[in-house]
Amino acid sequence: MILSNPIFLVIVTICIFVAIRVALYRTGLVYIVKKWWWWFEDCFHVYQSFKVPKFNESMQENQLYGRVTDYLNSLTSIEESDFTNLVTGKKPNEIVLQLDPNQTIEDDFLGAKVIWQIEGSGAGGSRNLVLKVRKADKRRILRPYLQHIHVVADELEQKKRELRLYMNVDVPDRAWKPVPFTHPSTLETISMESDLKSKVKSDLESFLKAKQYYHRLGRVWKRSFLLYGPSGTGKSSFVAAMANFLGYDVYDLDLSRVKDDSELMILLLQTTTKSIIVIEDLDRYLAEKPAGLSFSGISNFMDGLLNSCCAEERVMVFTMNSKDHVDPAFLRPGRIDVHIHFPLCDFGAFKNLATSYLGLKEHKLFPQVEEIFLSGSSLSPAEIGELMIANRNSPSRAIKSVITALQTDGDGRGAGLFGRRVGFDTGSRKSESGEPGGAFCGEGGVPAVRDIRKLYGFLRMKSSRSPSHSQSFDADSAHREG
Ligand SMILES: Nc1ncnc2c1ncn2[C@@H]1O[C@H](COP(=O)(O)OP(=O)(O)OP(=O)(O)O)[C@@H](O)[C@H]1O
Ligand SMILES: [Mg+2]
Repeated sequence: MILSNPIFLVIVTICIFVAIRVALYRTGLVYIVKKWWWWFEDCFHVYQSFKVPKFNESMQENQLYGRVTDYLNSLTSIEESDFTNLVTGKKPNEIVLQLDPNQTIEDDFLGAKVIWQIEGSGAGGSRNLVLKVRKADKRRILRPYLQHIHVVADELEQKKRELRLYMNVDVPDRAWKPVPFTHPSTLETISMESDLKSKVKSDLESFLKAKQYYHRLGRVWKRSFLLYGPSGTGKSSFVAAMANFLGYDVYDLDLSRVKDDSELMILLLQTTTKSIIVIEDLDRYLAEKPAGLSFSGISNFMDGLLNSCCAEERVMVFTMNSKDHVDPAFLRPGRIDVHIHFPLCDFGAFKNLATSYLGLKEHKLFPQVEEIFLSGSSLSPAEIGELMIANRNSPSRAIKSVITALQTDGDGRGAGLFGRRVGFDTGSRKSESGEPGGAFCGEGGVPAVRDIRKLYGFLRMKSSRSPSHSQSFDADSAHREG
């Protein structure tokens, strides 16, 4: 008899189970069942409650209340509460979820479930947040949990803070002048190879969490980057993107305005933690052999040598058009931790820009563009971006203008990784000697671009394995080591 067949019974049971599961999720009844289960389970647990009042005895706002509120608002579980208010946040377009009294939010921490309850009379009146922790978990999780809330609240505050841009001015007090920092650049808007971008992103993320690690090594908790590449390749935009990613202020230091070494150190002393200190076009400054600052003054500044008071929790960024003519002592590991190369565009970067500026993934003219890039021509992302913006209403016209520019101005500049622009101009295509700015590759001619690509691919693989102190997210370092 089929009913007594065990296989048939197993199949029927599985079908019934799947049908109930689909019905529960489709109708949302699963949340009621979960609630009942937790209620039943809670009957066998003893809870300890901790109240976080909004005001303390002298009716001053309890700081912890605000931090816990920010933390709870960042939890996804707040959206699962039965009844949540939507109110405007500090910014007009910000929507904050706010619970009514007696509503609860669940949170998980180190495998334990904790419950937050809103207690009190509601809007305007005194409200309390009550944390309920199972007695069995309290000793293990309470303090780490409260610490975790502070860390998350700090990060949320950092992200919300209005960033500032500081520039060093000559007079009257030769110090930093702040202005609001509103540069829109983000790591997403920068056209950069995806694996390079993710390497930099994870480097910044691990830096943010590395305070104990640096102090255990006896090192100042700072990280320094060298961004180098031809004009218009995104170095300054990348600095802005780093600041927006980290939520750090930017100190844009113009060395030509600094009188001497002591003033340079005073400027460093006046910077605050959680900031990026950037020196643009350092190669150009050093090439001009300025009178005011000495080699040791600049190198001590780069090391943040004074002591941890003024270099702690800071990122230093130096930009150059080329590092070829710079004394290697300025670039040694420990002084510059990460070298990032910003090359002229290749076809991949061109497609990224076409997607961002023109919304194009594919186009019938792309094969012709690729052919021209492979023949050795190239332009900077700035130049290509400008052509696309100027013709953004007609993608075909935009691509044709890029093709024309590649065929005229870009000729030979695409020697890319080993090609150097003659002179360090700022976007004009004339070298310092007035000759058309072409690329040259030191001795011998420019090898065929496809040979460079093969060599580049090999070098990149090598450089990702070479254990160098200062990380180089580029091929040149392997080229030197090669
Ligand atoms: N890789 C890139 N991705 C997206 N936009 C870019 C990129 N490179 C340059 N741009 C655009 O080109 C313009 C100039 O870029 P940016 O000022 O960052 O270049 P730069 O490398 O600092 O140039 P310079 O060496 O002359 O200072 C910016 O508007 C920027 O948006
Ligand atoms: Mg720049």
